[in-house]
Amino acid sequence: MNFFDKLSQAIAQNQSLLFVGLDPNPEMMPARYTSSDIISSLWDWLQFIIAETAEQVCVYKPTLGFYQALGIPGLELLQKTLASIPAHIPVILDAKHSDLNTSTIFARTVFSKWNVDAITLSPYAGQDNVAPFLVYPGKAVFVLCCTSNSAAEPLQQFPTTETPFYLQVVKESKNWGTPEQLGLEVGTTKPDIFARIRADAPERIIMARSIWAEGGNLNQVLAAGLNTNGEGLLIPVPQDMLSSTELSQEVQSLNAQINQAKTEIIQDISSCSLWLPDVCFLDQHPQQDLILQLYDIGCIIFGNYVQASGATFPYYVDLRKIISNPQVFNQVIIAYEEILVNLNFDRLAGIPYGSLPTATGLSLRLQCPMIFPRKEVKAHGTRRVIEGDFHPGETVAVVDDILISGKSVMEGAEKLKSAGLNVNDIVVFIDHEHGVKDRLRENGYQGHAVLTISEITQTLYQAGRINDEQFSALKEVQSPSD
Ligand SMILES: O=c1ccn([C@@H]2O[C@H](COP(=O)(O)O)[C@@H](O)[C@H]2O)c(=O)[nH]1
Repeated sequence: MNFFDKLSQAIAQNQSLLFVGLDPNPEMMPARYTSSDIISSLWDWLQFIIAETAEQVCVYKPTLGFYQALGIPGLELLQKTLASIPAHIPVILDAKHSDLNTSTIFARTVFSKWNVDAITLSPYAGQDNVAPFLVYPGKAVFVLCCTSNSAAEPLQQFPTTETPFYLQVVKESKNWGTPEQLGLEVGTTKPDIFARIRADAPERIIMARSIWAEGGNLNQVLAAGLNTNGEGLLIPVPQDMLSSTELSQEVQSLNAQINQAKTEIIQDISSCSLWLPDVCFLDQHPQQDLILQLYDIGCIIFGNYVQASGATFPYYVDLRKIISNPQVFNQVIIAYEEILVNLNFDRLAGIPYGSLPTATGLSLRLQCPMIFPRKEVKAHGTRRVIEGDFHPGETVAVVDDILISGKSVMEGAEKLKSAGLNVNDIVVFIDHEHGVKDRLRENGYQGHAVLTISEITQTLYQAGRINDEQFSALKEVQSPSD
């Protein structure tokens, strides 16, 4: 189960937005656990915290630094701690990882070996540091946007309080992963900071930190940080509470307080404006994450775009952008692969230029040789029509990005056939529908598509990414009234 679903289920099951830090910090350990063996004392304390809160919280958040500080026994303690967390509660490893050189190997360790559900990352190295973590399906990252540390203000509030850097982090990081993959870590006591981040990122999960300093102002933080569904905000159990012998009762009463405030906030919201939900799908598309991410990185754009045929559509799909987003690119390749593994072919062919990177990725993934028909034949050099090696009589599966009229892909296929190759199957990412697959069939090709434009439209609308006007414009293209 992916992080987002696991989190939603834990929130629903325990009726809680609370998360608890599992930090073996000897300085915070209650005196009653003191013994000659610090590791076993810390372990007893952590066990107590888990046992007392397993039915009261929706996330456990071990902080890697505290375990590392204890050396090898500390890392062993982390393993034991992770193993003792109930399976239905997601784990966010608080690592604030920021080193580009180690991100790939570290992502493998935390997600494949330690099997945590999510990790906190520092944004300073940009998307390159985040992408290696997002190639793990179902895992998530939380990007640190803001800390409550006053010494960070000259950076976080730079250049002005109107356009602070922390909001730039929010804006930028939204392009790095879907709302289901990428949340925001926000440490502050100031409700207005939550309000500004929530306004810029209505769809993201915010993990609140440091809200209890200066006495805390729970109701204001909830009002500013919850989304319009009264969700999307994770609240920390205060550190002091973790020393209490009455931990379970205290967390329970805090939880009741949050749920009460949440109910009142939802009532207030619903009496004001209506905001369409983006997560509560009754009929969730299996490629929902990918559709939203493609939209978020600008592969699906709205406006009036003239097509090669001369027709104007209210949208344009620019799949070429995926090459700059390795994690999206990887998901796209996997989606094509699911279709291609059921087909018979000797070689893959991409149609220049849009689908060449995809065909290359698939060739490497499927270990299948690739060729491509040139768009234009050069008047010098080899003057080849088809690049790459092949033998006449072989069968080629053709890969393209989107089918509108089918003209581009069929022209490419015809060039391959002129060289003695067989082309039966054409696999694209998006089918614009309007009978284009029938047109392929009439010309002797079997068309396959990962997604149809109707599925994309429906998912974007349900997620609140497109408004009524855009939805109607897309619907109009799918079934014109005249
Ligand atoms: O939204 C769009 C529309 C078209 N393309 C490019 O055009 C061809 C498909 O058009 P046909 O009419 O089927 O030839 C496709 O190869 C794309 O490169 C696009 O990218 N986005």
